[in-house]
Amino acid sequence: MTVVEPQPQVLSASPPSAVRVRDLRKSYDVTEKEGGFLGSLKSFVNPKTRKVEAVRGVSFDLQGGEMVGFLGPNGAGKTTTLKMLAGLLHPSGGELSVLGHRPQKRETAFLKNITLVMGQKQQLIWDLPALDTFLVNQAIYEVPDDAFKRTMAEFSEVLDLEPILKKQVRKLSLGERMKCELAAALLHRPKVLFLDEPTIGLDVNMQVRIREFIRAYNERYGATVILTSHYMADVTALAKRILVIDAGRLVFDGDLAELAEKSSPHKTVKLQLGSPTTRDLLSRYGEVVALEGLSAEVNVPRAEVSMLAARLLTELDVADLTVEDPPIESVIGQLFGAERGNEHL
Ligand SMILES: Nc1ncnc2c1ncn2[C@@H]1O[C@H](COP(=O)(O)OP(=O)(O)OP(=O)(O)O)[C@@H](O)[C@H]1O
Repeated sequence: MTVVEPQPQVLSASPPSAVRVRDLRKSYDVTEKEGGFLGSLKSFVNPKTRKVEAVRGVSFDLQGGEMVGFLGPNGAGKTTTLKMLAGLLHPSGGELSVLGHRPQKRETAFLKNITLVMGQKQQLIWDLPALDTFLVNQAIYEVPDDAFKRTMAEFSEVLDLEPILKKQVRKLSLGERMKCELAAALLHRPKVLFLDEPTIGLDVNMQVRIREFIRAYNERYGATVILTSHYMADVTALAKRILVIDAGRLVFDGDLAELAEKSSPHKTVKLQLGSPTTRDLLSRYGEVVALEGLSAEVNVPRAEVSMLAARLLTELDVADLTVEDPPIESVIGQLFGAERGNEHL
């Protein structure tokens, strides 16, 4: 008789999400006021309120260590969502879990493991050197001295903080201040970062610097990062996955490349020509978006790109040809429609 030993059961559970959002909702009650003194009096006696549904049923999961771009036009609900994730706002409905915590409870273990950076707000103490805010945060987050020193040394190296640490915050440039803001927000080494426009108003070099810092932090500490920015370069450099929110609803969750595929019907063929050609001739292949000397760019329908590229190579004097997705700005622009004023994404 053969005895079949019971096999140990292997449960292949997927790792729990660092951030879990289900049907998240937030509405604000806004008091409407008519203009003028009489209007003020009327709304004081008989206030009229209106509901603004800022977030209307958003669901997504972020795995530990993931970096995700959170995009949407003005007023789409990005900041409201991030504030709920950070526990600053109570949701009107739905479920939220960040590292297993309900953010609105603002438990110490939760607060010690997250950070919210808002490019438009500051936490540094204005009249004191940034170092003093760092020390205050060290005390608040109970960071041991040796960990504080190590983290400061590491951040100082990447962000070049040394020359500005002892300068009064009010005397720092915007870029210098942002470097210190980030350092202050991260020196307790949070595992989840909510970054709301961390590079707003900075020049291109400083944007790159801040981006490198965020990337290095993510790699070094395996932090989960959700980032909003209206500089597409931030998003393309840092995030592979994109969440797009529009009027409080999640309208896309996927790869950047997939977003381009979904929302843009064309690809851009970039040509380096061996001899000059005319716009007329090029327009037989697609929409000519640029022709300067021997360089040209033609938008062609996605489905026909291989056939048209082959034709271009045989029919014209082409020295070099590359096929690219359109820039993410134009992809997002198409997604929301030009008329929506989407310069700020
Ligand atoms: N405290 C508030 N009271 C009333 N309405 C609010 C409040 N905060 C935000 N809203 C409204 O909620 C909606 C979403 O705003 P939110 O700030 O979340 O958008 P956003 O996507 O971050 O926009 P932006 O890119 O312009 O910062 C908007 O219609 C806004 O006017």
